[in-house]
Amino acid sequence: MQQAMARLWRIIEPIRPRLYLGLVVTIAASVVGLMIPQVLEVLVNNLNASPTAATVWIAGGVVIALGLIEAVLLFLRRVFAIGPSTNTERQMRVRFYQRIIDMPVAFHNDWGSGQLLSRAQQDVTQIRRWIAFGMIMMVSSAATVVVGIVMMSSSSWTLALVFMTVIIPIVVLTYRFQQDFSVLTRRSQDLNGEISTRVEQSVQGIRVLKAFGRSEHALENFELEAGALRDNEIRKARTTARFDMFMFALPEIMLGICLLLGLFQVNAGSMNVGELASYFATATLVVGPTRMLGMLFGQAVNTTTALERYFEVMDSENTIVSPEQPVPAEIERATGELIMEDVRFRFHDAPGDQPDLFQGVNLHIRPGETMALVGVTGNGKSTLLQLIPRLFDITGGRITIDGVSVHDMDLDDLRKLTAFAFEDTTLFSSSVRDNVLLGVDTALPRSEQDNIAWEALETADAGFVADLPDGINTRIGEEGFSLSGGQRQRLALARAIAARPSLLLLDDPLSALDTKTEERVTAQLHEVLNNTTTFIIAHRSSTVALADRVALLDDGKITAVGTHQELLRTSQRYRYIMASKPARSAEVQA
Ligand SMILES: Nc1ncnc2c1ncn2[C@@H]1O[C@H](COP(=O)(O)OP(=O)(O)OP(=O)(O)O)[C@@H](O)[C@H]1O
Repeated sequence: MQQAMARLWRIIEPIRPRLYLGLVVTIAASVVGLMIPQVLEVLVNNLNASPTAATVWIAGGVVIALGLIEAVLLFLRRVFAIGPSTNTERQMRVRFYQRIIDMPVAFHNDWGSGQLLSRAQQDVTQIRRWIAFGMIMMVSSAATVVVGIVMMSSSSWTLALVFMTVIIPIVVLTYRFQQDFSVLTRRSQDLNGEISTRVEQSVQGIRVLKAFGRSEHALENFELEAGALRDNEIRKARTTARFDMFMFALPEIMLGICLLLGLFQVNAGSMNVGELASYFATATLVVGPTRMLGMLFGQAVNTTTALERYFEVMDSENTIVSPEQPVPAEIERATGELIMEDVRFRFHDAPGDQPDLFQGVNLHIRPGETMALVGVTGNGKSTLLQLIPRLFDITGGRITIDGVSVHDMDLDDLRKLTAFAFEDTTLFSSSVRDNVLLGVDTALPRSEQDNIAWEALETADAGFVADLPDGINTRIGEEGFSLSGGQRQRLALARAIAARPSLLLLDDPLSALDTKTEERVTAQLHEVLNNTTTFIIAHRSSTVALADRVALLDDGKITAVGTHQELLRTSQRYRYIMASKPARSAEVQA
């Protein structure tokens, strides 16, 4: 708990002066509030001695003035605390977002999106509430209790001492409460994350759920998780209720005991009525902050859990970063020549007894050449392509583009040199234009950007864009659901082409196209591929036809490289793999 709070303390260093001001005005408001009973004491004693209307008017006026000052001071507390705390909230959220988009793909494979969502939203909001309210109120409540007890002791130190004894059971209870509540809070926050993940996955996969009639099943699973959260929330509420009960009862019981003792003291003449009235008015004011301290302790526990969850993500190690002194890239003159030397790779979560996915891949793609990659399903073709822009890092060997190791390049440069069209197309809920121009320099004049977009769309045979309601500016639905699979794939292909990379990486880019469309795209692509070094995963011989040479990936190695004809002639394995691919009308002739 201390460590997380200490880190928060360092984060809020720039806004501390404003928070101190907030604290000062809050304590001032409490002190002003505590002065009201003192006025009451003077009033009661004066009325007892010589009752006059003037005394009543003056005392009433002073109480109203003190009340107004207290209200203004509380208003100022918000003014001082809200601005800086919301700034910190924004800053923490932005850093969190930056962190998760910087983290490698492997990190996102390990973390459920709902866990990240709930940390970016609920946890950061909880932290802001603590900075703006909890932290200040905790210090000011403690100060009010201390000042109140000092004031009570001026009326009767014995009664003040009796009242103080209530603090001992409160400290013990608070400690035990914190132990139980922190476990329950962590569970609730984690369950919230799991529920967010489930909602997100169900919305994304809604068509699959419906098509397979699994909505009921999904609902049952969701009910289980929602039920677990509910049970945990009830346990939390019960723990809080027990704690609150004692926090309310203990001070009240103590006040009752003090009242009896006070009356005895007045009766014995060791205390006057004014002092007793002032003591009780102060004690009543102190009871509120005493209870508040208990509630704030609960908030402190929630905040610590939120901070731990936040830092868990922020502290995750990012292994895929730019080198400290990158080799300057000549992006304009790059040819995209790719060399893989003895490349080895295994996923970090692969079982220990499983061999490496790549056990020494060697491959040379010449400048301007189009190389197809062929292999049986699931043998690592997509992964091999993803090693080039360092979406995953190789565990051995070397990959170079134009003679420079991808590990020696700045990541931004590396990703400008390459462009990727993934097998499962992801489109953002934004305009077609924005989606296609994702890899294009935003500093270019708009007309030039438009030309690039239209050219790429034409190459990818995505002329359908012109017929959309707003043409290229049509906003596509979330994840591009309103487009067909083939249309989405063509937009993703256009996006890779528009980036005009030196090395184009295409993961089976024509798989969702019908035969006629595929023929048209293939014809157009030939032009682009003639001038760009391209590495293309091919599941069908129509895609292989685009390539100058073909590489065969088998058992973690490239076992054969040659033209389609050569491999058909020389490799039995290649003949077997090509024979098992689905036949299409655009097949190349053997
Ligand atoms: N993030 C991951 N963690 C662990 N294993 C993974 C991960 N991603 C993929 N794999 C495994 O690595 C192997 C290669 O996957 P990959 O997607 O590269 O194959 P592929 O040849 O492209 O498949 P396909 O031909 O079906 O598209 C598969 O066995 C897959 O289960």
